[in-house]
Amino acid sequence: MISSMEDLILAALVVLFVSCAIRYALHRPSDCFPPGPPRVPLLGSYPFLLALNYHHLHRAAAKLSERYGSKLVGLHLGPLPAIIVNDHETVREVLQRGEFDGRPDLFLARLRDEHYARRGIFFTDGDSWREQRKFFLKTLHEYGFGRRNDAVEQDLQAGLVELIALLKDGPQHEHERAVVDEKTGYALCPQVFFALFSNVMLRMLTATRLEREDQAVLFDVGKCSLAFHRQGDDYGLALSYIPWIRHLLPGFSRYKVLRDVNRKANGVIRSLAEKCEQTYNEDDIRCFIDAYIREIRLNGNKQTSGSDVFGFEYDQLIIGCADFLVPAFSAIPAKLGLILQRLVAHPSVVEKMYPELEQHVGQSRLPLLDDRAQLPYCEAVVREALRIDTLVPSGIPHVATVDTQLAGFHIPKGTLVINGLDYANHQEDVFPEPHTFRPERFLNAEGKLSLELDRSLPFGAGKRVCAGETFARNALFLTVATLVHQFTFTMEHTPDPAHHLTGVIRTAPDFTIKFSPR
Ligand code: HEM
Repeated sequence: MISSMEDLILAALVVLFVSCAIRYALHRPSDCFPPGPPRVPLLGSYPFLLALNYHHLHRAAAKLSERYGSKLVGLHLGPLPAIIVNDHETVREVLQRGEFDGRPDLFLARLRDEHYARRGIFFTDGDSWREQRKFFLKTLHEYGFGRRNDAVEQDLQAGLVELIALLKDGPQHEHERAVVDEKTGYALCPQVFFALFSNVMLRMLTATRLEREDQAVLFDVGKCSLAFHRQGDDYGLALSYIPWIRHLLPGFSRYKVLRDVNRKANGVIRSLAEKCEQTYNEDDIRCFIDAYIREIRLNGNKQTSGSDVFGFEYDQLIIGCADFLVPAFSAIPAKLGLILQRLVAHPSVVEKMYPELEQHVGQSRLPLLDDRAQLPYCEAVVREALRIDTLVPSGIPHVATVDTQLAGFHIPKGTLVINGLDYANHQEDVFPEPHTFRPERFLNAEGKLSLELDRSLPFGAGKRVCAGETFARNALFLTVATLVHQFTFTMEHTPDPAHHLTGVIRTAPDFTIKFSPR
C-alpha cells in the first residue's frame, strides 16, 4: 500500500516536472510572438542555433526562417527574448523606427571597459549614446571625418604611397617584414593594411601621423583589433548572456583573449590621450582628443541620465576612441581582404576596372576621390563587394525600448532585435541572382552608377547607421582604385567564400597575395 502511494507521488512529481519543463521550453514572451525554436535553461535557444550552423549563426537563423515559414524568428538568447528579422523591407523598417534604437546590455561590450561599464557609442543607448555620438561626430567632422576633406584625403594618399613603396620595393622595417615576404613579395592579408586607415584616424584624434619606421605599434594594435572582431559571434557569444561562464571556462568562453586584446588596445589609446593632456593648451585645440579634454574640463561633472551614468570623462574618451579606431584598424582591412579575394576570383571584373582607370586617371598620377564620378564601374565593384560579402552579417543587436508591433507580431519592451543584414542583402526579389558577383547590377542603361539600384544595407540605416560609413566608403574606393591602377593580383589558390569566418564581422581567413606592379 505504502509503496503504491510512493509510486503515485513519484509519478505525479515526474509529470509536474515534465510539464514545467515543457512549459518553460515553449514559453513565448508575448501572445503574438514570432515563431521559433524552444529554449533551455541558461542558454536559451543558443544550442539550437549552434546545432544548425555552429560557425555561422546568421545562416542558422536563415534556416529557422525557412523551417517556421516566417520572416521573423522569435527565440531566446540566454535569458533574453530576441527576434531575428530576415526580410529586406522589415529590416529597413526596424532601422528607421526610433523604438528599436536601443542596444542590449551585452557582457561582450562591458568587457571592453576596464571597469566593465557601458561606455562609448557602439554598445550604449539612451541619453549617454545620443550625447556621445553627437559630440564625437560633430567634433570629428571639424577634423575632416565623414566628409570630403583635403587633409584627410592627403593622409590617405600618403598612406597609399607608403603601401605602394612597401609592395614594390619590399619591407624596410621589422614590422613590415612580418607582413610582406622579402623573397617572394607575397603580402599577408588583411594585416598588410593595418597601418593605412588607422594612421588617418590617428591624425584626427591626436594630431599625429606615424611615419613608416614608427608604425610597429599600429600593427600591434591591428592584431588586437582583428582578434576582437574574429573572436565574437553574430549575437555576442554565450559569454554575453551568462557572463559567469568566464569563471568556469575563461579560455573556452573566449573571455581571456577578448579581455586581453581590449586591454592592450585601450592601453595604447590611453597613452595617446595622456600625451595630448601633457601638452594641452586651451588656446590651441589641435585634435579631437584636445576637444574632448576641454569638454571634460568644462562639463565633466554633468552626468547623463540612464543606467550607466558617466557624461564626459576619461574612460568614456578611451572607449569612444576605440569605437572609431577598432573599425579603422581591422574592419576596413578585413573588407579590403574580402574585396581582393573577389577580384582574384573574377579577373574579368579587373579587366573592366583597369581601362576605366587608364582612361580617366592616366599613368602620371594616382586616383583621387575627385575621379569617383568618372569611375562608375570601379564604384559599382566596391558597392557590390559590400553587398555580397556583408561585413556585419547580423548588424549590431538593437533592442525594443517600448512594447510595440512589427510585421503583425507583438514585440515586448526589452526584446533584442537582430537585423539579418546578410539575409537582406541576398534577398532574391531585391537582388536577382544574389550570390553572383555582378557590379553591373548597380549601373543604369547608360553605364552610370544608380544609387536607386543599390538597395543594399551593409552599414545599416537610420539613427544608428554606421558612424564611419562615409569614411569607410571613401577609404575603400580610393584604396581599391589605387591597387588596381598600380598592380595585378595573384593568389596561390582560388579563394572560396565558403571559407569565410563569422565573428563580430565576416573575415577571410588570413591569406597571402602577390601584388605585381603593372
Ligand atoms: C566597411 C566598413 C564598415 C562596415 C561595413 C560597417 C558597418 C556597420 C554596421 C552594420 C553597424 C551597425 C549599425 C546598426 O546598429 O544598425 C555599424 C556601427 C558603427 N560603426 Fe561601422 N562599419 C564599417 C566601418 C566603420 C568605421 C571605419 C568606423 C569608424 C571609423 C565605424 C564606426 C561605427 C560606429 C561608431 C558604429 C556604432 C553606431 C551607433 O551605435 O550609433 N564603422 N557599422
